[in-house]
Amino acid sequence: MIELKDLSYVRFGTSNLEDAESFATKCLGLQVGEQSGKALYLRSDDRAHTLCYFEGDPAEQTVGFEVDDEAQLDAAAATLDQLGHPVHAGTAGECASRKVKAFIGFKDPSGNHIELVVRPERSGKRYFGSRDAGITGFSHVGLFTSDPARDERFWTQVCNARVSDRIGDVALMRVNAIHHTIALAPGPKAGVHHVNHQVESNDDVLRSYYHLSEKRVPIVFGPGRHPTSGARFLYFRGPDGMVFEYSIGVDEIEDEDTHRPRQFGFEPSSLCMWGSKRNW
Ligand SMILES: O=C/C=C/C(C(=O)O)=C(/O)C(=O)O
Ligand SMILES: [Fe+2]
Repeated sequence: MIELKDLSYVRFGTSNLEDAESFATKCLGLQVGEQSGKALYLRSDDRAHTLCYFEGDPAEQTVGFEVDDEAQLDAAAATLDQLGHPVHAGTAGECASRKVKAFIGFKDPSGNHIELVVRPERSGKRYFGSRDAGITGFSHVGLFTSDPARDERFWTQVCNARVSDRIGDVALMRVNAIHHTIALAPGPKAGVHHVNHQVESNDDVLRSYYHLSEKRVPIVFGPGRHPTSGARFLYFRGPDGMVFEYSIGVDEIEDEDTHRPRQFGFEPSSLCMWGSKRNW
């Protein structure tokens, strides 16, 4: 079993690093941790980075998850190899560019680029957002899936994810107490469906709604409230069409042993209990 501890980062290729920086700082509210050559490292919490934009093809999208140590990484590599997923061990240069001690890369059954990392760098400097978006941290990703049932099996049987709730056949899965760290979203091709940052309060969600609207950032869902995690949310589009989400109040699963996933119908009221309609 591959024991995922936490989400670590997302890495996105972009054709316009300057635009990506402008969005990340003026709209999303992240902090530039480092700009080195053709890569921009952005912070959202006490880690050295949780989002990296690099000059490249926007179709290059990778999600990194932290595992405990190098022994776990070796065991994960052996498991994946045995299951027929080709595994790439990060070179020293690639580890440096991810600010981790070691990592392996592979593709999940839908073809999503996943990295498992050991010892991602933290920073002694407090995260200080470039605008007051109220961000408290990087929290979850949506991943496109071409077969939700198959991918749920991969994440829950090969890895340690547990299903917190389902909307239709779509699973919201946790790897720790937080309601979900991975959300599967049916789609025609692999890639990241959305990137979530938590914010401090409901006020932050609504403040950002006005801030982003004024900046003509396309709002694609919300303000609203998910009946699944209970979170109040706002989704909006960033560079290369990527969707970002702010949310506040995601449930925690109190008892691992007794929690049973709830089944929601695949209908608008399962996505937002206030009546907001998803527009992407
Ligand atoms: O559209 C449903 C989304 C549900 C949630 C949630 O319960 O918080 C998400 O954030 C998500 O799927 O990303
Ligand atoms: Fe989400």
